[in-house]
Amino acid sequence: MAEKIILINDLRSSALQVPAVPEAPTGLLSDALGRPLHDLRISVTDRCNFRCVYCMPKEVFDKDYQYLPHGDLLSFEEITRVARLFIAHGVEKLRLTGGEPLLRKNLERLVAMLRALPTPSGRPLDLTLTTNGSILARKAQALKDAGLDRVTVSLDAMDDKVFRSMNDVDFAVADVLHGIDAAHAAGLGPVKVNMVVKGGTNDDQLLPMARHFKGSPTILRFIEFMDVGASNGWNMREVVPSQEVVRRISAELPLEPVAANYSGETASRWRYVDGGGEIGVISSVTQAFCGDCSRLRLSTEGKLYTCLFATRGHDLRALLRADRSDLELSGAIAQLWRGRADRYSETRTAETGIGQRDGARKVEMSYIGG
Ligand SMILES: Nc1nc2c(ncn2[C@@H]2O[C@H](COP(=O)(O)OP(=O)(O)OP(=O)(O)O)[C@@H](O)[C@H]2O)c(=O)[nH]1
Ligand SMILES: C[S@@+](CC[C@H](N)C(=O)[O-])C[C@H]1O[C@@H](n2cnc3c(N)ncnc32)[C@H](O)[C@@H]1O
Ligand code: SF4
Ligand code: SF4
Repeated sequence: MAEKIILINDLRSSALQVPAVPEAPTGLLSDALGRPLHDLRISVTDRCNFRCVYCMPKEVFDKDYQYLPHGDLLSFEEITRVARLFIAHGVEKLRLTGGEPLLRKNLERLVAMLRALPTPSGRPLDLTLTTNGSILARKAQALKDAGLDRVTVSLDAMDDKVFRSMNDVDFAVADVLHGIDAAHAAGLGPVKVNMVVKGGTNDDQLLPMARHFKGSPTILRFIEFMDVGASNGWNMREVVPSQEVVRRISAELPLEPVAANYSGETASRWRYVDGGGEIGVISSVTQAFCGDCSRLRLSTEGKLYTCLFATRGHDLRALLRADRSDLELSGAIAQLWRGRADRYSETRTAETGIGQRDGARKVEMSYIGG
């Protein structure tokens, strides 16, 4: 048991260094590969009420699994302070994630605090959230009222039996669909739906999912099963390449490519030739998109991760709780981003994809935030 906790929790974080000369943010930061910082993904909890087989398999995340104690979590005030600094550094998109973010009590209070932040660039802040949809129907209106712009909902099948076996807690498709409808009704649309495609498990659901959402305001996106973390038993044989996904859907519902909405978008866009709307494919395994990656992740306990496949975080909470000034924190963030050279998906091989990287365990997605 002790070994399990040590393996899963990230014990290899480094202190975030404060530069000797503090510097004010200019809104223009580039990493070592020339990529700007645009998108901060904030994990608000490492807990989840699902046990998706590709993310939190039951055998690992069982009743003995120890989640972070409450005092380790960043408070809403701490998250808001950090978000303000990131916005000053040029971040224009905040995504709340987890674990299941809607399990964090009073999340709408955090949404309202983030919404109230000033945006020195004058450009509006895109404030969004990724959820499994299980309690979205109850929360959608309060989230909208607090200032959330939109939501992304995960759903892996239309067939109830397949979906229940993928979330592994017997949760029904109809309840997620109800959450999606509630989000649209509250004005949190257009909702995006994420489907992780696992070959041999739910790839028979590609067309049922496409047929269901075609012609609706919902944008369906197919994600290649990724080797994130070290507990989901990933192997290349279960990855269905996006090209194959597009081929299978297009054979019945013809598709054509569409230009990206913005540089660094994770999804490649396709639209139905007959005007039935669009879909997206997220091809982290077969067509890596590190070249434009402008995403930084803040874990539930306040560590910064420069890549989804990182093995080590950088401890920002220690600085927050040591009463460092905003200028000092800003300098530390700038220094971290400038030194960033991550491009894991571009360098992945079938071997590096399994569990470890450079001899260390990759951090779990439920902990770092998806
Ligand atoms: N490899 C890799 N995968 C990512 C990265 N960011 C997101 N993903 C994957 O893409 C999925 C979709 O991410 P979302 O947060 O829904 O998408 P997004 O592209 O930020 O969404 P929009 O803002 O709506 O365009 C995630 O759940 C991950 O599986 C990344 O930086 N690297
Ligand atoms: C980690 S979850 C967190 C938010 C929320 N619990 C949810 O499921 O939407 C974020 C996203 O990561 C995706 N994800 C998790 N594990 C994955 C994997 N191994 N490969 C690809 N996507 C994955 C999920 O499908 C989900 O869309
Ligand atoms: S993908 Fe989301 S819903 Fe599924 S186990 Fe991971 S955190 Fe929970
Ligand atoms: S693998 Fe790392 S660097 Fe590449 S897109 Fe994903 S998070 Fe960005």
